[in-house]
Amino acid sequence: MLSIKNLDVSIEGAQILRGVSFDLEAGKTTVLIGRNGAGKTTTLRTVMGLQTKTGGRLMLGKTDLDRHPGYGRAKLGIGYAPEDRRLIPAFTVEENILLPAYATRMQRDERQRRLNEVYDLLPQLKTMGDRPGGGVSGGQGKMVALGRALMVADHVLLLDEPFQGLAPALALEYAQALKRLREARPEIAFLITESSPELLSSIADHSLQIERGLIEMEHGEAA
Ligand SMILES: Nc1ncnc2c1ncn2[C@@H]1O[C@H](COP(=O)(O)OP(=O)(O)OP(=O)(O)O)[C@@H](O)[C@H]1O
Repeated sequence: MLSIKNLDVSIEGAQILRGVSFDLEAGKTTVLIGRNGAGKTTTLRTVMGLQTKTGGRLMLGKTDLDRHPGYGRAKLGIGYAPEDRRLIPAFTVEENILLPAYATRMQRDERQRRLNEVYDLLPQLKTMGDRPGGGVSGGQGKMVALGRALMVADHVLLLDEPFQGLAPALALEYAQALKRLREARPEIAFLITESSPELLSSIADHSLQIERGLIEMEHGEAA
């Protein structure tokens, strides 16, 4: 599905990613574990084309992502929920969820169909749809960012530290939402980053460890 091959990234002369390689498969959840600064966010941002790579190859099936900069990648069916959520405070929650649909110039019917699907899978979003993006808690914002990513995630869903800073009740809600999502959308390949392996051990099909920009360990099928 998504193949990351020998990915190198340098930022301001410092090498941040060193030959990162792994594949994501449809219906599987890959967890990328690493401490702060290990390179998790940089990996996801590079897949989305928000960070320039200095080497390596990114393929979605037979499509070379180099030919699809910026929002072209969302249009190819890659959804991304950044760690810091990045909601637009003055837009409503629903408008925030719809942003990638507007950015990719999705047809109105399709936009509505997908929004309904997001609300079916994440019903808590429907109840806050009219609230301003700036008026939801950090944890609720993570759920909004998940819904927004889901609007375009036909093939791949990238979630950057979704459990970071979530209160226990919201973390449970988020984990249940992920479970529903994985069941309802078996065609999606999931990549979730975390700093602590325990949080995601029960949902990981594969786990990878990243340390100073290098993939250190690779585990097969998790128990
Ligand atoms: N725009 C930037 N300018 C300079 N250094 C950067 C930039 N973005 C990332 N880095 C550096 O790259 C390294 C990897 O950062 P990255 O955000 O990918 O780590 P991470 O594993 O996601 O950690 P975190 O949990 O802290 O987000 C860090 O040392 C960070 O300081």
